[in-house]
Amino acid sequence: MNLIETDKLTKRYGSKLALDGVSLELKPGRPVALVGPNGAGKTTLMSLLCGYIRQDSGEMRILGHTPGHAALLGKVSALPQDALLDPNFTVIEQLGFFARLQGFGPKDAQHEALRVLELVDLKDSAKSKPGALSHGMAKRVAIAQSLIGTPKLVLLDEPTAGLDPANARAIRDLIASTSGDTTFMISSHNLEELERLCDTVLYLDKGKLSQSLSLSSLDAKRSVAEAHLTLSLHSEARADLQPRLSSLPGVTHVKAQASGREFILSYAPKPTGHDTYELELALFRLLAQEGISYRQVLNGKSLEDKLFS
Ligand SMILES: Nc1ncnc2c1ncn2[C@@H]1O[C@H](COP(=O)(O)OP(=O)(O)OP(=O)(O)O)[C@@H](O)[C@H]1O
Repeated sequence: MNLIETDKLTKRYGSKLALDGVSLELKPGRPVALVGPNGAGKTTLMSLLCGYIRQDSGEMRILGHTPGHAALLGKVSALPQDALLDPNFTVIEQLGFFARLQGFGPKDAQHEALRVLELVDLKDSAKSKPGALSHGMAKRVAIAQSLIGTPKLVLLDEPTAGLDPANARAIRDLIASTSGDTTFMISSHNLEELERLCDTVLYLDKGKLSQSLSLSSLDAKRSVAEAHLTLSLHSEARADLQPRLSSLPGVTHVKAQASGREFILSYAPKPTGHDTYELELALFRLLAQEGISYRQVLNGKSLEDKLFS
């Protein structure tokens, strides 16, 4: 059964068309990325899926039910962009309360609250009030809340926005390890993060779903004819780097972008051309010889390039 199905989903706020005939079908599985510029309709789509607001026209189903239906109680949850904890109650009291709302008995609610706190590595903060938590810890508590009852679908709006790298990584690891029974839909402007977590990307622009692509199938299709390495540098490269990259074994084309801080190397993969290992070796040798410090070398193209090139 499809996890999510929408058909010509449309939502207006007054004269503003926020979602314009969005049709999609998603199976349960690996996390799904929801991307698009500011105002594209991402939050609106998530709010509709949660049943917080109603569409003006079109259809949608989650696990075969209309969002908000009693059968979905505990099966769908969300972390809104601006999720807030109540400053007057301890973390465990709040999570226990939400577990009770989902139908857990008093004792089981405590156990469930502790279970999800352990998932986000915050069991020691169970008795703290939100005022004693850092921004990153508060976000992790909010994510713990969204995991109460092991829902089938969790919608995360900007889960790592404003977090330091360690907290952002803890959240990414949590999403990766919890994926399976739970499918995450993640809205974020951090394409690098989405690239690491998600196979499927939904791209919204001006309320329209203009792309819905599976990164792995796209990569598989492209790799038959052409493969890519993406080199990201810490700072702008010298002018002679691009021609030197072009002369590496098997390279057919080099595109410079991000003001000379990123290069996409295209090459013909085996059996007709060279293998990645050979090219990577030559690339690392060149970088070492020239004393160039690099941020990362990515096998393939970045998500940003797949979406916008
Ligand atoms: N309650 C509202 N009343 C009026 N207009 C709204 C309301 N909520 C959203 N909009 C408008 O609908 C459009 C889609 O907004 P939405 O918040 O869904 O976009 P988004 O993709 O989540 O944006 P962002 O990346 O900035 O969070 C925008 O033009 C926004 O101004």
